[in-house]
Amino acid sequence: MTDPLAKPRLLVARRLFDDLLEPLHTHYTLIQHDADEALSPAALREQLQGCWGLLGSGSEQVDAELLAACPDLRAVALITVGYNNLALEACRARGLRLSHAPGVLTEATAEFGLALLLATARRVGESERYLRSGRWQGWAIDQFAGAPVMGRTLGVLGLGRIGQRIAQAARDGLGMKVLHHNRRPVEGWGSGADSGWRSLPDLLAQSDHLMVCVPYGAGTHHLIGAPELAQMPAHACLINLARGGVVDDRALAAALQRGQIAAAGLDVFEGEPAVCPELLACENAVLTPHIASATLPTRRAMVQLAVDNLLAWARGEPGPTPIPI
Ligand SMILES: NC(=O)C1=CN([C@@H]2O[C@H](COP(=O)(O)OP(=O)(O)OC[C@H]3O[C@@H](n4cnc5c(N)ncnc54)[C@H](OP(=O)(O)O)[C@@H]3O)[C@@H](O)[C@H]2O)C=CC1
Ligand SMILES: O=C(O)C(=O)[C@@H](O)[C@H](O)[C@H](O)CO
Repeated sequence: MTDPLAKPRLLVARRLFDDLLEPLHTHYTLIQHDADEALSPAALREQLQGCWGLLGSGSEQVDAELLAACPDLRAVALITVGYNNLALEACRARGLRLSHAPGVLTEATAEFGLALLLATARRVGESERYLRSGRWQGWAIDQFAGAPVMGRTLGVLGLGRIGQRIAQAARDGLGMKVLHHNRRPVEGWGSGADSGWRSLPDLLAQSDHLMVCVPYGAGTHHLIGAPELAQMPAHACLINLARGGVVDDRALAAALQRGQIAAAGLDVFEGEPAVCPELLACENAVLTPHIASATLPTRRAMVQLAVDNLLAWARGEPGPTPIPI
């Protein structure tokens, strides 16, 4: 028999910040996977037995199979804004409470997108590797000549919270013209009567640099593949800070190798933490390990928001940031 007074069990899927988790102990019995490695699907299934809730880091796949194996699961609070790891239909059918972490990581992620753009266009990684390897024998007129950024046109694919923050900083700080493509145009990002919205082919053709900020899902899988890369100018840089799978990494590596576009800056990869070997071989790619939101204040705010949702649920309230399903 289950004890009606027992606190609901909550699986914390990663090492997070213990001080921020402290208030949860009042309402939940915490099962902590206190490690930096993601739980394997089998381990997740096992650890979730008897659990009412999951405090997830974004790496845990919550799909119909997992839900069938974990009949007690009723709630998932994510520390991430992206929730492509959740099978929403199956979650809806189970009536799960779901939350994510929009907004608190917008600035950190946006500034990292700009850092990647500048580092990629101005060949920071490649030239630093050159210097550190002892190959620098002296200055040359066209040595590591990069692509200009200031005053050029930035195409934002996915002008949402993060895309808009990038667009604002690119426009006001770097003097860039900003174009965008969303399924629905966002007003106010162009000049005069021009809203700045472009069809995807026009965005690709008219942007000096492209910033990919769309969520991953069936509608955005390989949104940027070989045909799209072929429509970009040869001097363009492509930045993907959204999710692996939005860009076809193999097609991108091929485009980089034959100079079809100038360079790419990637924070996210298909099948990460594995990275397509062809991309690793591209000198003209700046590759970072999914760190766009990684400032300590931001990571703490992400965890705090997940905790706030869990505390609200314990009080029978809806919580500040439900996933809109
Ligand atoms: N690298 C990292 O560490 C991080 C990555 N991310 C990623 O960034 C993503 C965006 O976050 P955020 O800006 O907060 O999300 P938002 O929901 O605010 O923005 C997403 C935008 O994408 C647009 N969009 C969605 N589908 C399509 C489509 N098929 N074609 C064109 N545009 C589309 C939406 O507009 P509309 O619906 O009108 O089309 C919306 O404007 C997250 O989902 C996450 O995957 C976030 C944080 C950190
Ligand atoms: O919020 C998101 O969607 C993110 O991608 C990042 O902030 C996380 O750092 C990452 O998902 C950790 O797994």
